[in-house]
Amino acid sequence: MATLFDPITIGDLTLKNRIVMAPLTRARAIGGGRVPNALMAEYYAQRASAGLILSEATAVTPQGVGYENTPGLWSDEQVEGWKLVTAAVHAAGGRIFAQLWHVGRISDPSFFAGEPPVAPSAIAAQGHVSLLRPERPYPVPRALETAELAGIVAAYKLGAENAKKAGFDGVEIHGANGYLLDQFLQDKTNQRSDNYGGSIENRARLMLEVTDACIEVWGASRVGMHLAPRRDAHDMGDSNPAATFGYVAQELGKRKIAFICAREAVGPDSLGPLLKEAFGGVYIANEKLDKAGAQALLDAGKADAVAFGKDYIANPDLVSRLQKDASLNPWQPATFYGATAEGYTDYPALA
Ligand SMILES: C=C(C(=O)O)c1ccccc1
Repeated sequence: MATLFDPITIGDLTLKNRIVMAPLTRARAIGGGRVPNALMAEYYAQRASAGLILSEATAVTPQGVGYENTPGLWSDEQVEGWKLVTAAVHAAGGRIFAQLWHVGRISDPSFFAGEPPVAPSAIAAQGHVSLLRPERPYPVPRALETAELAGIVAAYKLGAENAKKAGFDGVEIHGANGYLLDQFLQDKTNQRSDNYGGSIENRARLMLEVTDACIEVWGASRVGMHLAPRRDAHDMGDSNPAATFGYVAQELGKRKIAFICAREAVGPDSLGPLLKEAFGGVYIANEKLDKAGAQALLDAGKADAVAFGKDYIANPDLVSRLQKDASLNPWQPATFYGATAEGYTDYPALA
C-alpha cells in the first residue's frame, strides 16, 4: 500500500511523493500589474519538497480578476515574474503547475472601471467580495454573450501558453469554488438558453472547451482540473450534483488528463468515490486532513495523493515534519493575505 512519501506518476511526470501543496491565494503580487516577484519565488521554493506545488489561482485575463494583488498570466511582464518562481522551485528540486483562473461573478465593479463582472447569467452571489474593504455585496453580473465565449477559451489558452513560457511543469484549470467555469457548470448559476446552458452537457461545455484548449498547448498529461462538487463556496448549487460532476469526471477521464483535485473525499454523502471512479485517473484529495487522515484515504483507495493548504502556509518543510511526526507550526490567519514577508516566508522550518 502506497504511503504519502512514495512517488507517484501523474501524467508523464513522476513526483517524488504524494503530498501536494494546494492552491493558496496569498495576495502578494503587489505593486500593480499583478506581477509575481522575488518574495513569491522564495515562498514557493521554501515549499519545493512537495511532490507537486499547485500555484495560487492566477487570472488568465483582466476580466477574470476578483481580488487585490492576486497574480495574472496574461502579460509578458507576468510571464517574466513567474519565471522567477518556477526557476526557484526547480532549483530546489520541486515541480509546479499554474492554476488558471477566471472569477466570473465573484468580483466587484471597482476592478472594471465601474462595469459589472461577467458570468453565465445575471444572478448575483449572496455575500460580499472577501478581502475587499469596506465590504460590499456582490453585484449583479452581466451575462456573457454566446459570441464572447470563444474569447474566454482563448484567454485560458493564452494562459496555458504563457505558463509554458514561464517554465511551469503544467497547468491546473480552476473549475471549482464558484468561479466562472463552476458557475457555468452548476444550474443554480447558469440559466442560459443557448448551447452553454440547460443540459449537463451544455453546462459543462465551456469547462471542457477550456480543457481541450489547454490540452492542445500542453498535452493531456500536463493538465489537471480542480473541482468543487461539495458546492460550498460562493453561493453555488446544482439540482443533480452526482450526475453533473459524474459527467465532467467521465469526460475528463476520456481526455486522460493528469489529475482531478477536489475537496470531496470524506463524509458519508461524499461524491469523491463517484468522481474518482468516473474519472479513472489520479485523484488528489484536497481536505483539511492530518497525516493519519491523509494516509487513510490512500489506504482506502479514495485518493492517490493529498493536497495540504493551511498546513503548507505555516510549514515550508511539511513533508519532513509529516515524515518525522513532528509538531506543525500553527498558521496565522491575520497574515494569510498581505503584502510582506510576515506570515509568508518567515514560518520556521525544523532545526
Ligand atoms: C482562489 C480562491 C479559492 O479557490 O477559493 C481564493 C481566493 C481568495 C481567498 C481564498 C481563496
